[in-house]
Amino acid sequence: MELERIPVEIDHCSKTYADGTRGLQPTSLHVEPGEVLALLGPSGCGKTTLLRLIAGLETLDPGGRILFGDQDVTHRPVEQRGVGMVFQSYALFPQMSVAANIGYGLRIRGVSAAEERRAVGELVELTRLNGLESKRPGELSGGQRQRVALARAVAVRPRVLLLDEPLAALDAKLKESLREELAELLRRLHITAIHVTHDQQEAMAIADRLAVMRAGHIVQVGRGEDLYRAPAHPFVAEFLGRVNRIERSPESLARGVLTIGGATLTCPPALDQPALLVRPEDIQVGPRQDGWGVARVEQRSFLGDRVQLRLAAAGVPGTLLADVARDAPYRCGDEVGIHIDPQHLMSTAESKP
Ligand SMILES: Nc1ncnc2c1ncn2[C@@H]1O[C@H](COP(=O)(O)OP(=O)(O)OP(=O)(O)O)[C@@H](O)[C@H]1O
Repeated sequence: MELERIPVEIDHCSKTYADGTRGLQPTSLHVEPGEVLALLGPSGCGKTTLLRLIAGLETLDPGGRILFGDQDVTHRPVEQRGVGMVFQSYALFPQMSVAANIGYGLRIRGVSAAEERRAVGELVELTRLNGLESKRPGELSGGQRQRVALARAVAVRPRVLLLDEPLAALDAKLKESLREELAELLRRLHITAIHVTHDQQEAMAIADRLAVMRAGHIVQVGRGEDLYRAPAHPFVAEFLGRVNRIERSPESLARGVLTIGGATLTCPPALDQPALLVRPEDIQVGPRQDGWGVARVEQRSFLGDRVQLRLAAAGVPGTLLADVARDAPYRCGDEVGIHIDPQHLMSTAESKP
């Protein structure tokens, strides 16, 4: 199925609700043609508000603009924007068959029965729903229902696909398999898509780029891997995974080092803040050895695919979390060697874009 691929430009868009709540602070964002972009952030950060502004379900404050390609859609109602939408509940018509659900948008647009049959056949093929055409949504699995919702949303050849927490209602296991399926389907459709979620793993699995939001603002936009490895803001570091925050003494700060368990690490010059961040998987744990610090295992938690150690190390207030392989031999009370490659240390400063 040939879909139009257009860029989406959000230009200084903000939203103030009738009761005065600022749902979205002035925000600008560019989405590439054919790109899948995730709006990611905690509850209440403005993801849904931004998605609804793009859809045309809310009006924006004066001064902002939304462009689909080179067309200004700011004042167009939802039905004239050419958007396809997939919601958390899928919102399928329970009394209609799979084929009738997929063809619904075409029928209400007055497309001929022959053309509807042809388009539905193509979408059934594309979303691998063959053989299920005459079933009702209640007779389908969660994944199949999701595919019907997606097929129905793209049947009308939208220019932009909007997905609002499409996996939120599912249990963790189903979610994991469906997010891979959804990622694969979106790649195959290669349509410009904006996907709202508060689940960072879902965002990383599905989207080409992530826009991390907090309190009505976009804090950082980028590829999941870059945001995870080089967050421009401590909120991004903490939201995208677990981190240890290590406070440095004034002496260590003045010398540009970090002392951890008796070992001294030279920090990259850009890390000139009193506190630094490091991810649990970036703390190396091994036998005591020269050049490494010493830590005591305070707690050991077996997590199936790995073991999480809580470590106490001289010079580090509180404890550190470190992830080690699941067959690592360390027990509570053991003294172990620890090391952090300074390039894995992250800043607690906000870098300006
Ligand atoms: N219709 C409304 N009237 C007033 N305030 C609203 C309205 N809709 C949303 N808000 C407020 O705007 C802010 C952003 O809400 P929004 O629904 O966009 O957040 P969200 O990031 O999508 O959250 P969630 O993940 O919980 O859905 C919140 O403070 C919310 O309470």
